[in-house]
Amino acid sequence: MASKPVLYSYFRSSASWRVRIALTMKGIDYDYAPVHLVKDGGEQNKEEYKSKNPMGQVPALVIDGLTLTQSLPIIEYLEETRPDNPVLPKEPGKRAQARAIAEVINSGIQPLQNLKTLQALGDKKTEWAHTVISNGFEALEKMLQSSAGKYCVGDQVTIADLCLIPQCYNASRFSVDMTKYPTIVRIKEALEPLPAFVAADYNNQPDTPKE
Ligand SMILES: O=C(O)/C=C\C(=O)CC(=O)CC(=O)O
Repeated sequence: MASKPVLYSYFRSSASWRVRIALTMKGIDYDYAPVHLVKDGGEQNKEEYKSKNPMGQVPALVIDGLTLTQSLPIIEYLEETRPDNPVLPKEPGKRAQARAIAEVINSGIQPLQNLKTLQALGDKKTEWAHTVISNGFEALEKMLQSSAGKYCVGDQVTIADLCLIPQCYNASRFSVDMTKYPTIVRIKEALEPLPAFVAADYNNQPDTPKE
């Protein structure tokens, strides 16, 4: 019997969160291996973890005898090997729209406000995070005018939605005024109650602090 997949994750890491949603959507049972990003200078920077992901970032997913890294390629792998409950639209134009929204978040917003970047910015960190998220959301709000239905791309939950929800959490963490982005807010509210999104939420993880 194939062994159970293991997800190396941190409760409020956006990239881990995206993969958690995909795993649950696709009905994949997995073990959760917490990697604390802050404690003792970060477990992700220790050699033991870097043997799984040389970039020292979460997530890493051990599945099918492979150790996979980078959230979007992981999600694409799950899509290709477990096509049920697809997270990419069939139609190529919509597929490109979903990937574009995911990529705006994955490379255009999130890395500019992740832990490593903010640690390097010192006093400027809150203002910088606020600016990059606001600029990115302004662009996304426009992109969504031509792609959205109930969710980011039509009425199907896609890879774009998997990226949007953790980014909205970061927006609230940095007090971004969401009233300027009514389409993003509407989509966020439609996604939040879906079971895979509840299961993946930062509040519901084994390593979520019990505050
Ligand atoms: O303050 C902490 O708890 C440390 C790390 C994070 O939240 C995760 C990030 O770096 C942001 C993100 O993944 O979007």
